[in-house]
Amino acid sequence: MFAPPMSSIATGMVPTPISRGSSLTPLDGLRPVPADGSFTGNCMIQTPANRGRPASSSTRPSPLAASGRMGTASSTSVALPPVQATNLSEADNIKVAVRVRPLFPHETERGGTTVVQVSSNTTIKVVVPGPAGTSMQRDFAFHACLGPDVNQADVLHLCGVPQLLDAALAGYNVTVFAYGQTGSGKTYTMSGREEVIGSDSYLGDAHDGIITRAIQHLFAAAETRKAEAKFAVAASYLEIYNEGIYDLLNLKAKNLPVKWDAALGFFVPGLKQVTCNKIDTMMEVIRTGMKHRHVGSHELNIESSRSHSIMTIFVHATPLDPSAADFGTPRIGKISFVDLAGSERLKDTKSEGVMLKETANINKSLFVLGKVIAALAERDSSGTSAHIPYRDSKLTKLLMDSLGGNALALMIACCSPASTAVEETLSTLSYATRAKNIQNRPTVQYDPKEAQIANLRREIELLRQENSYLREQVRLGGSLPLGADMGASFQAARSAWPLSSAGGGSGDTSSPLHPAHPVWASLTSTDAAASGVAGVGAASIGSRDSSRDSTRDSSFGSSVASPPMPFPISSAAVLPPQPPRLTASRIGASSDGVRNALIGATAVTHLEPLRMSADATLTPHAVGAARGRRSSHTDFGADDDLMRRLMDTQNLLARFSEENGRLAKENDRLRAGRQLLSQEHGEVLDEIETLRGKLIQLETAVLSGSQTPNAAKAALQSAIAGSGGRPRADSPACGETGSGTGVRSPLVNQNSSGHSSSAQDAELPPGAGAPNTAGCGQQPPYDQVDSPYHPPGSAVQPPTPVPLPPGSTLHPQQTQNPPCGAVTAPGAANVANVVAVGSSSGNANEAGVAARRWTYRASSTNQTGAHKTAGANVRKPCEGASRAAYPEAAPARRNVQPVLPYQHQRPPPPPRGLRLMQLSNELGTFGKGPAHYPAHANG
Ligand SMILES: Nc1ncnc2c1ncn2[C@@H]1O[C@H](COP(=O)(O)OP(=O)(O)OP(=O)(O)O)[C@@H](O)[C@H]1O
Repeated sequence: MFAPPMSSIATGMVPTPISRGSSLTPLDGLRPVPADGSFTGNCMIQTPANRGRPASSSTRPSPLAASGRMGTASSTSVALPPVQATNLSEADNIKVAVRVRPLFPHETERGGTTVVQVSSNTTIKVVVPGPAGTSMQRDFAFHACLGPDVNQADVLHLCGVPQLLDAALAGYNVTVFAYGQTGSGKTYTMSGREEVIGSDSYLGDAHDGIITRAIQHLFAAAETRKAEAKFAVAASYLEIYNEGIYDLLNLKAKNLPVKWDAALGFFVPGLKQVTCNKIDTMMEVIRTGMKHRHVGSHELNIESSRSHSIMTIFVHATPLDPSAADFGTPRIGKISFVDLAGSERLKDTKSEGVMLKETANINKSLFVLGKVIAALAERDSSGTSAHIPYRDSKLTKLLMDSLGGNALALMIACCSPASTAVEETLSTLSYATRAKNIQNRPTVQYDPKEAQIANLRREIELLRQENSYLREQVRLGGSLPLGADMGASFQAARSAWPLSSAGGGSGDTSSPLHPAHPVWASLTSTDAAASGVAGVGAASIGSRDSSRDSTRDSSFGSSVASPPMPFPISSAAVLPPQPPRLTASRIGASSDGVRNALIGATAVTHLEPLRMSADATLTPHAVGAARGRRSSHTDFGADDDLMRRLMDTQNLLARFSEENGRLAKENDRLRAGRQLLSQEHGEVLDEIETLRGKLIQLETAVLSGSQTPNAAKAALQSAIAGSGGRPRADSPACGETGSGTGVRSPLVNQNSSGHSSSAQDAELPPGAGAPNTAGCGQQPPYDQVDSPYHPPGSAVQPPTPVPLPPGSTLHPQQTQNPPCGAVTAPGAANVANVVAVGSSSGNANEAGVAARRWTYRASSTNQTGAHKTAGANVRKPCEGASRAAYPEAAPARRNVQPVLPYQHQRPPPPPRGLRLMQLSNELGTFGKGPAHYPAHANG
C-alpha cells in the first residue's frame, strides 16, 4: 500500500531543500498582498496562496498575482476565507505561463546554445539565430514566465495553482495543462518524474510535480474548511493513445468511447472513478495511473510520453452554513490535469514502427488542438462567431470545458532553451500567445436536480415574503407600493440570489439556475405577468409530467438532443410506490412546519456524499451522478441507491411544488383584495367629485335666479340620495351587529371611539360585532379627537369658524344626528349643529374640531348619501361576492386610509377637509338667499 510521508503531505514540505534561483528577484510594481490574503482581480475565489508551501521556498509573489489575474506566492500567513460561491460572471481569459527548462548536455553536444531567456516574471525573449552570425530577438509576454532555475515547488505557486484548487473546492471546473515540444519538460512539470512516482518505492521527492503537490494542497484546504462544507473527492485517470481512450486505473478498459450528453458535455462512459476520502488513496490513484501510461524512448526523450493523459479530480462541496444561499446544495468542482504528448518532428525523433504511428497520432491531435486554440483566439479577440472544431479529435472533445468553456484554465507552455529547438520553441510560444486570447466563462457547478430543489425552496421563501407583504398591505389598506413596485422588488430579490446566476454564468440561460431557464418555466405558473412577480406560483409537479421531462432534457440548454432516459422519471405509474407525501394538513397546516420538514428531508437526502468502492467501475449513470449530472444508458435496476436518491429527489420536488402552489393561490387572493380596495377608494372619491359638480351646478342655478335655493337644496338632496343613499344589502341596520363583511367607506374612519362603527367594528371579528348604535340619535363625543388625522394628544388647530348665516336659526332636529337609516342630506344642518354646539360650550377649539370632523362626515357620508353607521355606501353589489373570496381583507379594510391607492391614480386632495367644509358651509346657506353670496351675487 502506498504510504507517502504524511508529515510532508500535511505541510507540503518536501524532503529536499529547495534552492532559490538567482533570477527570482521580486518585480517592481507588484501588487501588495491584501491583509486578508485576498486579491481583487477577476480571478475567482479569494484566498491566500501559501498553504502547503515549503517554508524555505521563495516568497516571490506570483507573476499571475502581479498581473492581477491569479493569486500570490507570498508566504504571508492569513486566515482562510470561507468557501463562498463566488460566481465569475465575466469572461476569464485562459492564463498562460511559460516554463523554460535547463539546457541538457545532449543538446550542448549537438551544438546547442541557450537562446531562450526569461527577461522578467512575465516576459521572455528568444534570440533567433540568422545566417552569417546574425540574430533576431523576439519578445513574448505571458502571465508568468519561469526560468530554468525555478524549482518544482515554486512552479505550483508562481502559476497560481493553489488558487485554482481553491476555486475547485468552491465548485468551479479547473484545468491545468502542459503544452510543448517533446522533451521540453511537460511531464516533469505536471507530474515530476513519472518513472519514480510509478515505482513501488516512491515516497515523494523534490521533483514532485504539480499534480502531487496539488492534491496535498487540496486535502489540506478541504481539511481547513471542513466546518464550512462537506467535501467528497473522487478521481479518474485516462490517456488518449493512438486516438483511443484507455483507463489508466483499469487496464481492461481499452478504447473507451467519448460520448456527448446535453448535461455532461463530452464524457467517457465506463471510466473508473475512485472515491478518495484520504490523500493516500489519491496518491495511489496517481501512482497507478502514471505507472500505466504509455511511454517510449526516442532521440529527444528517453521517457517520452506517447499519449495525452488527463487526471481528473471531482470535488463535491456541500455548504454546511445554513445562512449560505446554496446551503445543502452540493457544488461540483472538477480539476483536470492534462499532460499532453509533445509535438515531434520525425527527422529529429527518428521514430519508426509503432512509434511512427504514435507520432502521427500525437501530431494529428495536436494539430487539431492548435486549430481549436486558433479558432477560439480568433473568435474571442474579434468577437465574431466561428466554428470551433472540437469534434475533430478526442483530445479536443475532452478539453471542451477548458478551452472556451466554463473552466478556469491554466496553460503551461514548456520550452527547451536550446538553439537546436528554436523553431519548436517559437511555435510553442506562438500557440501560447494565441491561447492568451481565449475566453472562458467560469461558473460554479451544481447538480441540476439539487439546484432545482434549492430553487424551489427559494421560491417558497420568496412566496412567503410576498405573502406576508400582501397580508400587510391588505391590513394597511393598500398603503404599501402597488403591484408593479412589489413585482420589481421581488424580481430584484430573485436576481440577487446567488444561485440565480450560478451554474451557467450571469448571462447563461442554459443554466438550470438561471431565472430564464426552462426549469423555471415549467415550475412557475402563468400568473407572473399578472402579479408582477416573476416566476411566482407553481403548479403541482404531478400535473406537469410532460413539461418536466422536457425541462429535464433541456436542463443545460443544449441544442444537441440528449440521450433518452432509461425510464420516464416523472411517470408515477412507472415509479415504485412513494412514501406518503408531506402536506400542510398532515403536519398541522403550519407552513413553517412544512418548510422545516421539507428542509429537514432535503438535508437528509442531499448531504449524503457519493460513495463508491475503490475498485468500482462506474456505470455511465454513476459517472453522471458523480459529476452531479445525469447520464445515459443506465441500468437503474442495478443501482438501488441511485434509485432511492432519485425517488427522494422526485418526492421533494413534488412537495416543494405543493407548497409553492398553495402560497401562489393565497397570494392571488390577496392581490385581488388589494385591487378591490383601490377600486373602492376610487369610487368613493369619484362620488364626491360628482356631487360636488352637482352642487356647483345648483349653486350657479341659484345665483342666476333660474332656481330657488330651496329647489336647489331639494335637488341636491335628491342627487345625494340617488347616487349613494341606498342602503346596501349587506349593511347592518341600526341596532344590528356589524358584519365583518359589511363594507363601509374608508372615508368614514374619522369618528370617535364608541361612535364610529367603522373604527369600532374594525376591532371586531367578522360577525361578532357589538350592536351598532352609533349615529342612532346619539351625539358623537366631539371632545374626542382620535381620527387618524388628529391622533390623541396632537394639537388640533381650530378651523376657520363657520358663521351661521345671518338670521338663521337652528332647527331643533338639527341638534341631533339624523335618524338611523334616514336618507337625507343634512350636511348643512349638521355643520350648523356642530358650530352651534361648539359655540355654546364656549370652546372654540372643540367647536372647530367638531366642526371639522362633522363637516368631514357630512361631506363624506352625507354626500354619498349614507349614514356611516348604517354602512350605506356607493359600492357595487357585485363587490360583495368578490370580497368573499378574500375574507382576510375584510377586517383590515375598515382601518384603511383613503390615501395611497387613490394617490396612485390622481393628485392627492390635501385641502379636502377645508374644501368640503366650505362646500358644506355653502350647503348651509341654501335657502338663505343670495345675500349670503355677496361676491358671487355681485359678480
Ligand atoms: N525544469 C527541469 N529541470 C530538470 N529536469 C527537467 C526539467 N524539465 C524537464 N526535465 C527533464 O527533461 C526530460 C524530459 O522531460 P519530460 O519528459 O518532462 O518532457 P516532455 O515534454 O514530457 O516530453 P514528452 O512530450 O516526450 O513526454 C526528463 O528527464 C525530465 O526529468
